[in-house]
Amino acid sequence: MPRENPIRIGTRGSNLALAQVYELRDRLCAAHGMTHDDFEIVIIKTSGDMIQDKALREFGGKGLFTKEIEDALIAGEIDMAVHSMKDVPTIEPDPLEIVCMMPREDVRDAFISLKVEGLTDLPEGAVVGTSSLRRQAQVKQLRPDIEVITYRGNVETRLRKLEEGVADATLLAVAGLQRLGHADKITAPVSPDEMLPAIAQGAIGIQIRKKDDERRELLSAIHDRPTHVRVIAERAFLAELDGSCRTPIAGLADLDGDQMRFRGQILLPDGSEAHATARSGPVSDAEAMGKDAAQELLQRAGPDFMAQIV
Ligand SMILES: NCc1[nH]cc(CCC(=O)O)c1CC(=O)O
Repeated sequence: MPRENPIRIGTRGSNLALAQVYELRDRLCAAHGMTHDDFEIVIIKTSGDMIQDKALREFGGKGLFTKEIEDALIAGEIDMAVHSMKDVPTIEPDPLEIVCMMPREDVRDAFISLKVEGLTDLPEGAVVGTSSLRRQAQVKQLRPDIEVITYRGNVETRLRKLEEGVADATLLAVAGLQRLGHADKITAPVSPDEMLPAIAQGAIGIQIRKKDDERRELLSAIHDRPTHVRVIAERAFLAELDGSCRTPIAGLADLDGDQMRFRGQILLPDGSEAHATARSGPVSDAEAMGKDAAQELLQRAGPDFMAQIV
């Protein structure tokens, strides 16, 4: 029997966003014996869905993919918001809280090409398409001879552009491709040793109104703590850099029992300069490790580096 008051889940309308919502719904159904009738999916268009290429970069980091959804949550038009944690700014609106993370998917970037097996196999002067400043910088760092072009659109569009020869290769998150059922399109996953992923890549967070104890309780049953502590370290790194830095940023925390290893990197967009560091310690120090790593990189990069990116 349909519930009178279904849980309204707010989301972007992209296929990836919807796949993430279905995963949340399935997990809640399994944990609580609920059915699809207990949920209503509310699609919300965000500015990020409307803005074009260049502008998108300039507005980066300001919650372009989350703002309108958060507003709907604050206004009580929806009860839960599902976000790719990669797209969530480090400062959260006060009435809201991300109380749940689903188990993290593969954190790596995927190299996709119809011509070669990996980045290092690309011929001199090859063209790589990506809209991510981080990926652009990392590609240029590894292969200064490669030309990077702006490349947006959904997975199908990007693959078609490869077929049309617009670019020789592209990079996308393995997580997104897997959730979309496109894992077969991956030529090779890129090791984090070669290309450190974006902060929180592959992690999905569920946000509610802070005061909503009922939904908080429901979500606690499916919360994945290991994902959460990793994201805490990575986002602490990002938060510490954010105020002073508009540069490509990468970071990844891995767990080994109750020990964590955090790696962080900042780069100039053209890949001509990069700084990386690592921390190891108990999981209880997750936040401090991320912060401390950021402080070290800010020190090491120095004012000249920072001046080049503002
Ligand atoms: N910024 C877009 C975005 N946000 C989350 C993902 C992929 C899935 C994830 O990292 O969780 C993507 C696309 C991509 O980078 O390929």
